[in-house]
Amino acid sequence: MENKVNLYGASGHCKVIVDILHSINKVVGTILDDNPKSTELLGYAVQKSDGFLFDKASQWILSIGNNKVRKRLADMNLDFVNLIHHKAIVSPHSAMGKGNVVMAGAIINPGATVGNHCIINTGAVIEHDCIIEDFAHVSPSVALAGGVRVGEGTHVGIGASVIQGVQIGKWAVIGAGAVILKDVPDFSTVVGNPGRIIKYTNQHE
Ligand SMILES: CC(=O)SCCNC(=O)CCNC(=O)[C@H](O)C(C)(C)COP(=O)(O)OP(=O)(O)OC[C@H]1O[C@@H](n2cnc3c(N)ncnc32)[C@H](O)[C@@H]1OP(=O)(O)O
Repeated sequence: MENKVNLYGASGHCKVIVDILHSINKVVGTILDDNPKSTELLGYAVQKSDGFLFDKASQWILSIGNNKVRKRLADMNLDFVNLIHHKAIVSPHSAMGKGNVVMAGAIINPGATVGNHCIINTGAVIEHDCIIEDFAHVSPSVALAGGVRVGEGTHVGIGASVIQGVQIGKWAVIGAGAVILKDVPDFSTVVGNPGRIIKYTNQHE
């Protein structure tokens, strides 16, 4: 099996993914970026994506924190892989699509389903029977109780807690440290304890 993984996106998020690759004895392949801020990242060369010939036979991950950008690039039809840190715990009774990253200390419990191109960040807890839809980002130290749904493209902010069974819509934002006790509509931003809607984003942006 191919041991090298190429990374698209040379951000801080990419640095954490490089650490995942090291933890599972995989090789860091090409690191690409549309607008590189530096020619290197953690000692690896960064190349400009413009004019790059994509090798469809090799493995890729979208190492980009922005959920909308990952969605756009996912159409490239590359061989996207899941990367799970050696110190994450992923139940054998959970399911996962492709292109996901699971950072150190994250826990995904039985019956949970993670879609495609999601970020399960450092120390996040995805309890039993949760559903995380495509392009969602569950930030560090988030706690999702049993049976929570996180809709497509939604960002759950750092340290937020969500009680069991709550349904969070698509392309929503949950503020850092929020405590979510009831369902959250699509495209809304919710902050505080208890969580309250402060705005809606334009779904056509
Ligand atoms: C590894 C990593 O780094 S992963 C990335 C982790 N990052 C995060 O989790 C970031 C999460 N983002 C947030 O919490 C942001 O504050 C957001 C998205 C909720 C809101 O950001 P903005 O849309 O820029 O809103 P803005 O900063 O203008 O705040 C609007 C109001 O909400 C309040 N507010 C914003 N965020 C929060 C919050 N997390 N909790 C409570 N109140 C908040 C503000 O104080 C402000 O109140 P006011 O109108 O009374 O002054």
